[in-house]
Amino acid sequence: MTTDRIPVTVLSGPLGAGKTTVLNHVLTADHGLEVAVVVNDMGDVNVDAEHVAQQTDLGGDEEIIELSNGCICCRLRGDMLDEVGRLADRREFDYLLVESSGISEPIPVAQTFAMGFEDADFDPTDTYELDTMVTVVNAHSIWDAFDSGTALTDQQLEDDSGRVPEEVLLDQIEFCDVLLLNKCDLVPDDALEEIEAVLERLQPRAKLVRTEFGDVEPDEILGTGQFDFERAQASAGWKHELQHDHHHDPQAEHGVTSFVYQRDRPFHPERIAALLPALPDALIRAKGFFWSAGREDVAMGIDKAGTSVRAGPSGQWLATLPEAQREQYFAARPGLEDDWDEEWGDRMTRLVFIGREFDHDALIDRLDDCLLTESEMNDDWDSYPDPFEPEDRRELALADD
Ligand SMILES: Nc1nc2c(ncn2[C@@H]2O[C@H](COP(=O)(O)OP(=O)(O)OP(=O)(O)O)[C@@H](O)[C@H]2O)c(=O)[nH]1
Repeated sequence: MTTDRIPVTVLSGPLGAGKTTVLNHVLTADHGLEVAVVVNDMGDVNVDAEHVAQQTDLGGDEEIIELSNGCICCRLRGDMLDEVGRLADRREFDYLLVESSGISEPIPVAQTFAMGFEDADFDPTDTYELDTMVTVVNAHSIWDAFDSGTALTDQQLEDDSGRVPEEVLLDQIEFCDVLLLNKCDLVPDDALEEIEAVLERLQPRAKLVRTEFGDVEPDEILGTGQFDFERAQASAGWKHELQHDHHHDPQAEHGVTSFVYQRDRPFHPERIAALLPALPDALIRAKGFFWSAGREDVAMGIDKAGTSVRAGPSGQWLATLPEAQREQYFAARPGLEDDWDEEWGDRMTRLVFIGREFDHDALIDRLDDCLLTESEMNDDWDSYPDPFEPEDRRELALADD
């Protein structure tokens, strides 16, 4: 270790993916480190801590602190810091492993370690250094989902912010340094290759490791030095696609493909709202923003994660800003002005689609059918029924690129 801060590895992943199994494997492996463990559980029963306690010899080298009131990222952010602060006072260990609940959003957990937490007495950045974010995914349930067109995770719980498990799973995949593809024993090799191709597309930066019963080499997840907040945040495959303008992608591996759909004419709100829930099952991810006629004030965002799809107001067009403020953005971001339309400014649609063997041209046709026709361009758009929620979150649409 290059600093005297204690390195931290965070294990995330959906319920039942195998986080505890990985943890047990690492705790019993021969790595010469004294590891402290923070296990965060959902609900009343502390299954994890019981499990770990039963399966490992807690001969004094490992300590389990369980947090039982909810998930790390929200209610327990404060508590977790108290616990890791208390542990830090003792400093009798040289590595901290955090198992985060299946419904924890990874970004707030990482933020807590990487940047501390307002209002907390203890500043974790003095003592700890976030080393590796690991996401454990369940190869078997993904295979199942591919086969049947069902959700990528069978878990039912929503997290505190009301996000569905598939959205959280996609966040966990898109924000990590190492992806452990666990339960590989339950999936045939050709299916594993396809799952890997999908994961690589969703998260090109992470190291992908196949495991069976969590049998990962400890040095794949301990002391990798891979974590970097900015890089992790920029590493989602869809951001990559949007930035690099992969409008078409001929190099499909195992049928996994993606493309960017860009148009400067608005969608008819009812037509696009009807299409979104009817997108092909083979589409695993869709992100980006679109222009819905009649909502010239706000950019609509799309977030499709597996079978779940959400669309609603998510950003502000630069065109709605006062001139002086807009100029500041132009100055800060060269190239921004290039796509500026005389009449409509930056209002446009830019969506990225990632999926398995889906027909790009058919999807493009269906999207194009949602665009306003030549004659609809002359309609009074405000007279269209608007199926999207009225709430207007004022972030800039640009935040996505
Ligand atoms: N067949 C198979 N089963 C596994 C594998 N890894 C874990 N399991 C089993 O899957 C179940 C869930 O594993 P856990 O390690 O408890 O999963 P978890 O992610 O910690 O689950 P939560 O704590 O509920 O979020 C257990 O019964 C494990 O024995 C694997 O690679 N193959």
